[in-house]
Amino acid sequence: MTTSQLTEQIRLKKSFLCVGLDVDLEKIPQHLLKEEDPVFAFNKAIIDATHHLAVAYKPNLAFYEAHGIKGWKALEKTINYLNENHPDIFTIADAKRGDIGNTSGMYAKAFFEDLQFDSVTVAPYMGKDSVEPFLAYEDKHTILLALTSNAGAYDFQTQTINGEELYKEVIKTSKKWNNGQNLMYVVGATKAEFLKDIRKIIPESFLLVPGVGAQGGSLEEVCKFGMNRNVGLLVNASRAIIYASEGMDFAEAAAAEAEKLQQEMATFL
Ligand SMILES: O=c1ccn([C@@H]2O[C@H](COP(=O)(O)O)[C@@H](O)[C@H]2O)c(=O)[nH]1
Repeated sequence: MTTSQLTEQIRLKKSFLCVGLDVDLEKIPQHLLKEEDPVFAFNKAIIDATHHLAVAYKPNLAFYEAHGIKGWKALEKTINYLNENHPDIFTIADAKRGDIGNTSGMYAKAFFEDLQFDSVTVAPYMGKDSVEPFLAYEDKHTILLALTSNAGAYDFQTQTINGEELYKEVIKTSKKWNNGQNLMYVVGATKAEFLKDIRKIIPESFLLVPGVGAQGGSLEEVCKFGMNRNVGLLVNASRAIIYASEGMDFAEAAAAEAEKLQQEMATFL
């Protein structure tokens, strides 16, 4: 999916909501545990209930890898279900990968060729040769961690080196890499005020913004400082949507929470 197609979907649905599929077996309704694949059963119900309100889904790999082969199977079924039934929806493998070049190449192959995700999150710490194997897939999207939503972001990312904060250096330098113009960036909703400066460096890039809902980020501030002429935002909420209810009505409750966010988003479009 191209970024223009993504913007088209955003305009059509009046939504730039990304639903995070961070499935924790201890938090899903207990009746689902009787299913052969409880994680996929949960995801399918959430997707069926929210697909008209969301333009993207983001499974976080940790929640699948934690269950070994069963987790990978649930992830594969989830991405196949999305690609077969909702090809207009943007998919993000939140894997935060990045390694020496040949290893990164294998990660890229796993997420882009085998699993057929539209995008994958990548950590910038190992530099150019660790990210370019992802960027080599020109019809896919590499989403680089820039300024994350957690408190630990202040440990390194905002530290100044050579007169510049590290996250700004990451963004500026990455733009010069092969196909760097195709990068998207992660910026936490809890750091919305930084978006003003970030937009001066990357006015056109799409940003994946996690941290509204459970982490308390403000959608209004994210829109105020981060929205560009093509919207340029995918705002993620995971727990606030998918765990809105622990009961039999979990999918309806998730849809209601997703709709609240979508309605608020519509006011900014
Ligand atoms: O800076 C970051 C980068 C990634 N995440 C991920 O997004 C979701 C947020 O989940 P919530 O339940 O909505 O808090 C989760 O998968 C994180 O690993 C992030 O939060 N911040």
